[in-house]
Amino acid sequence: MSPRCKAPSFTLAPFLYPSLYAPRAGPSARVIARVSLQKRCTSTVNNLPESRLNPAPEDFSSPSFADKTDLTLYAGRGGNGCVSFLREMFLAEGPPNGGDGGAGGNIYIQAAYGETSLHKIARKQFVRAGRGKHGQGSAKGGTKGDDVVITVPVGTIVREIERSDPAAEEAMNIKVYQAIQKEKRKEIRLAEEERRRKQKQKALAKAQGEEVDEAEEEELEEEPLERSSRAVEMEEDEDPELDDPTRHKWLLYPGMSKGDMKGSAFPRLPRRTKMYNQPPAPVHLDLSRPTVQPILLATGGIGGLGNPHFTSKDHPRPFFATKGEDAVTMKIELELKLLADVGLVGLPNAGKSTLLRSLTNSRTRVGNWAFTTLQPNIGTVVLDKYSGRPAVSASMRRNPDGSQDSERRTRFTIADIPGLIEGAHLDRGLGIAFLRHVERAAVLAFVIDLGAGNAVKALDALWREVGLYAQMREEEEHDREVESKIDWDLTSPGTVNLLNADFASLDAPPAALDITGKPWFVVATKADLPETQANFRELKAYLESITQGDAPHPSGVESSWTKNCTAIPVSAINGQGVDRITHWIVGLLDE
Ligand SMILES: Nc1nc2c(ncn2[C@@H]2O[C@H](COP(=O)(O)OP(=O)(O)OP(=O)(O)O)[C@@H](O)[C@H]2O)c(=O)[nH]1
Ligand SMILES: [Mg+2]
Repeated sequence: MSPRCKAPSFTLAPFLYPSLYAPRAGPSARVIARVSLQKRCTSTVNNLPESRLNPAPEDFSSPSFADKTDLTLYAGRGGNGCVSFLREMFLAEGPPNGGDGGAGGNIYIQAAYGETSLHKIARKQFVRAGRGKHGQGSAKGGTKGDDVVITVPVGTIVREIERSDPAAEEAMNIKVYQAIQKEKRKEIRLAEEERRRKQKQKALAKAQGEEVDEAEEEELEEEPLERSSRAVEMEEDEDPELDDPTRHKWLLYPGMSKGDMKGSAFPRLPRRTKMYNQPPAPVHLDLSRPTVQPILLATGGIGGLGNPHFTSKDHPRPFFATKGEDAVTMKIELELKLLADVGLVGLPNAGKSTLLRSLTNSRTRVGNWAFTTLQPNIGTVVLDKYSGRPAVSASMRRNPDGSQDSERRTRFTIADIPGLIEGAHLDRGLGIAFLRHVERAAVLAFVIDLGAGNAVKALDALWREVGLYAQMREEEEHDREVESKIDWDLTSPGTVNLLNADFASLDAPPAALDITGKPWFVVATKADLPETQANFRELKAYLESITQGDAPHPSGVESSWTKNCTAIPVSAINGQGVDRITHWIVGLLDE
């Protein structure tokens, strides 16, 4: 043990460890440096005493966050069927007993409360379901591949970008091959009919005593069947691509060669139906509520059949089984639109994060500079802690889609996003990328710094950006809808079907994007700063005139929400006036 860890208790110690007991003039330079660094780190940027609402810039918790990611899904391949025969003493040639292959695993998605970010999924990049195990001898079936459930936060939108479905492609190839074969058979039949007709004509001519060309007659008398099979063979040799695609589905007894494969005759492939149908492309899910059951995205391949399935009079001991099906590969895009009840919108450094801290237990970062907040933060306001009377008596909980839950509202959530700057809708600053998080909030709270110039101008600037953003999003969504309605299925007869697309239903903008129709109010913060009363009075008068209809809605959009526009003065840093905000929000949410 080092002497520094435990000072010796006897009196000789100072003599034995002089350096430890030497009198010190003051703290060493290193200690001073550390103390001063600590002091610098923990001090707040203003000279008010440090508190939970006036924290040092370093005093925050930063959860990992991702709100957009691409993900590739690989559903499980089906296991192969098995070719096996019973082997027993005195039984030279036992019956077939190969087991079936197991089906591949499916991939599902579910939305659940508790998840708040896509960062875990973003790290993964791909998700792979388990493959079905192969069948085995003694009629042992392969086990099913493991399913995978992707859990995402409520408010996630799932869009399919790309899909490859080998089973569907194979089915298509088989169909094409069969159609070609049918066409060939038809040609041969027609040629045969033509030959018979000519033969008849010749016979008639002969009977009437006319002269007939002998070479032509021989040709006509050639064996028709022989000729047709030769024609098919020749064509197959010419074009190996046209080889029967169903042949690739068969699996031969171990040890048999490709030549055996060519030479053997297989029965018709049995028709198989999947237990789970692959959802039609393109998948588009809006998981704005928790899913009751996981939703299927990609189905695993069907397992192959063991050789007992093919026992027949022609094949008493079949030496073949079928392979498992390849499964779907799908690329999806996940986009998280946090579903908070209230969205805080404000210019940078307005005091949004401080307000969130004062209303909730959030520990988001606060600093006296623009763009302290770089990612959205969500805080929960607890109304009823079940410890006596609720803080606010609220009516039934209303969901963002307008439906009402039967449970009482006990909490609501607030989203704090990075500040908006002028031109944000043109992707200036940070806010635009995050406005989508408040786009679906039921109530918008505009946070305006009373100490930073004219509050009315600030409110107008904010609304202008929000209005322009809403317009841009509507156009984007409209274009997307139009694209999704076009029938891109090139396999169906005819060209791309633009005419049948249902564009009539697209004229009305989607309700969720109608930002200007949402209830809103203003939080006039930093009211503790000197000489802010006049600014507040002007703001209040402006809002009153909007409510009375004397002034237009700041976004300039007609039929916007102007029912009861109000401004609540608060000093978030001191926690003063914030209770009123809670009451006001609950009133608007229950409207
Ligand atoms: N005097 C006073 N200062 C406040 C008040 N609220 C916030 N501040 C200060 O204003 C500065 C900015 O606060 P933030 O909460 O980080 O502002 P923000 O809007 O989140 O800023 P960004 O995240 O950059 O957009 C900090 O120094 C706060 O201490 C208040 O009510 N009164
Ligand atoms: Mg902030």
